[in-house]
Amino acid sequence: MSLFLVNRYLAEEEDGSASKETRSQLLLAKLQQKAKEKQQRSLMERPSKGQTSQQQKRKKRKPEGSHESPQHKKRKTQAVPLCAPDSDIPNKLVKKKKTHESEFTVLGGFENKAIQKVHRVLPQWLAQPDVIHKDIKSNLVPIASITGLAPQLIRKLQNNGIQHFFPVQAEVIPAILESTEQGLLVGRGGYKPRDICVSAPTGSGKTLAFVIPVIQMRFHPQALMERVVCEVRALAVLPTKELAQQVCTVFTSYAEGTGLKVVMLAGQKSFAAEQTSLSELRGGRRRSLADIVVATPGRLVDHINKNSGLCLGHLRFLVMDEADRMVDSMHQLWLSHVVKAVHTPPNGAEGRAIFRRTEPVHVTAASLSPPQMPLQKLLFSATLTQNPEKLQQLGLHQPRLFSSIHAQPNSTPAAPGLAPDGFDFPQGLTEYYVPCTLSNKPLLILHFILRMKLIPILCFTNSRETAHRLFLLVQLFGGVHAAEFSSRLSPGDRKKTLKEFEQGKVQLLISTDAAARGIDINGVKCVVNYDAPQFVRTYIHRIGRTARAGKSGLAFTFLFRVQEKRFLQMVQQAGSPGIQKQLIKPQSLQSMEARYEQTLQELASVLKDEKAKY
Ligand SMILES: Nc1ncnc2c1ncn2[C@@H]1O[C@H](COP(=O)(O)OP(=O)(O)OP(=O)(O)O)[C@@H](O)[C@H]1O
Repeated sequence: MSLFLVNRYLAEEEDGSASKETRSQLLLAKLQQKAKEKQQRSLMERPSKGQTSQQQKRKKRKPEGSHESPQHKKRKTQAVPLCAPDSDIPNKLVKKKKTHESEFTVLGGFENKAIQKVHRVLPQWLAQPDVIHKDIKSNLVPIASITGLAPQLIRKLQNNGIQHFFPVQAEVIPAILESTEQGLLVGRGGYKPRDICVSAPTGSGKTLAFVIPVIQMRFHPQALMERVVCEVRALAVLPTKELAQQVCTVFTSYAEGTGLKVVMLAGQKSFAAEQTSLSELRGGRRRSLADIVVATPGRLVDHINKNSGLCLGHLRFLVMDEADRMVDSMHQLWLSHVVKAVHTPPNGAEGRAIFRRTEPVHVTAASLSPPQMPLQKLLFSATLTQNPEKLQQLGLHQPRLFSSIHAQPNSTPAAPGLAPDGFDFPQGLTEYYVPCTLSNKPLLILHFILRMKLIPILCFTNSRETAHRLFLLVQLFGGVHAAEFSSRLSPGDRKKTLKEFEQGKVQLLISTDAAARGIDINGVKCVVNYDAPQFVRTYIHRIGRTARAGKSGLAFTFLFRVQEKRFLQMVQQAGSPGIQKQLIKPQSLQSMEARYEQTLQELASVLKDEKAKY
């Protein structure tokens, strides 16, 4: 299609007899005539008195340098439809320019238009969750009132000092139990059970919300009959070794005496040792030695890829704790490895299984025949993403959300990178920020311990170097039992340090974000953000190490003046009930200053020695 049509000037056919000279004179005369007409026309087009002041203003407003020829102006006003009525091209986009000399079409109609604001519309399941009560203490539910729990399990809970379920447990445990009502190998009515997502504050008891239903499967009538064969029925995936260890301990404690075997694949033991604990060869066939596997994603994929004897063909529950973090690590593709392993028929069962597994597709009558062996995903987090695109990567099946935050269906995000409607903060938490300078920061933490006696303190820094230097400085200053916790330490040392902190042998634990998520340390009264966290999720997880299980706790964040505005805004948008300013007067720190100066010099020489060593 030609967009521009330029009709060139063509002189009328001349008599072939006319001389060359006469022809050019005639041509010149015609051109002069046309120029004269044009001049007259442009004089007539000058603004007359009758023109409105609005029209004149509009002309004046044109940016400098945008002078247009009279023809150009005219071109803009003479818009006539050029398209055929049934054409796909909007008429307003094509304008026709008519002058005496030429006739061509120009494109137009590209004026700036205000971009329409697009309102975020959440899918129904995210917008309307099953609501979990925020207040733990006033919403405790007696354990006996949850139907379907085996008496042995109730006794075990009581032995562990648990008489009541927390709100998240009271909501989620019955929902998971309900999905196993028809047996472990088929869902209700033959359908695959719905996947479950849980978003509840830090320390609200999410771990037991998945541990109890998984252990309960041992007491399911069908499971009791089938238990002769040990198979991996539940897999819990956690982002770090420490978290895997913590969850493994809870599983082991509740599995004790039930016959269920819990195996951890997190690199705490050698690969070969983990392999031995997974399966054994008996009668020429490989048999599983694990019912429940707790793993970190990397180690899990290693076992799947190296075919180490981990068979996931009978997996019934896939638990993702700290699910938002697990979604972020999706680039590791661990989930696709798991899903593939889950859909690989168990050894020797090809073709003869009554129940089978097919990759998730649209549910049709044909896809459900023969009956599916269901895999149910259970997601838990204190900061579960509401980003449907991210959640989609998890391939959830008709998910059901339990949340203490009720999002509005068409709510708009608070700020880029923040959760749309904020997060829920533990009820017993009191937040403070402490204005500080670079030089008085270490003095402030010493003041908190030595003067304010706020022990034990879990203190977070943004890097392991800062954690190490602060640890050395506090140690050299004296009077405080301090320890550091970061990737500088071996897994064994990290475990030992956490234990000593829990036992009260360490008063100040200086940590990187390695201890920010999920770690459940009993009795942490106070969290200090020595370095302000950059992201709101990090803040929520850090401060969530205190005020757990309905208890109270304090969180302090040291802020430079330049950080205050952004940080306070971030915390407010995240849904904080309020953060108060805590001023520490310079006089309060004065008495420590002389010793502090001396310590700084000692620190310099210690760091120099360390540098020389490595
Ligand atoms: N029903 C209960 N009664 C008494 N204590 C409980 C109960 N449920 C859990 N707890 C205790 O509450 C503490 C926090 O539980 P848990 O670690 O499961 O929290 P969480 O929600 O997973 O926290 P985070 O989001 O930080 O991982 C634990 O010490 C746990 O033993």
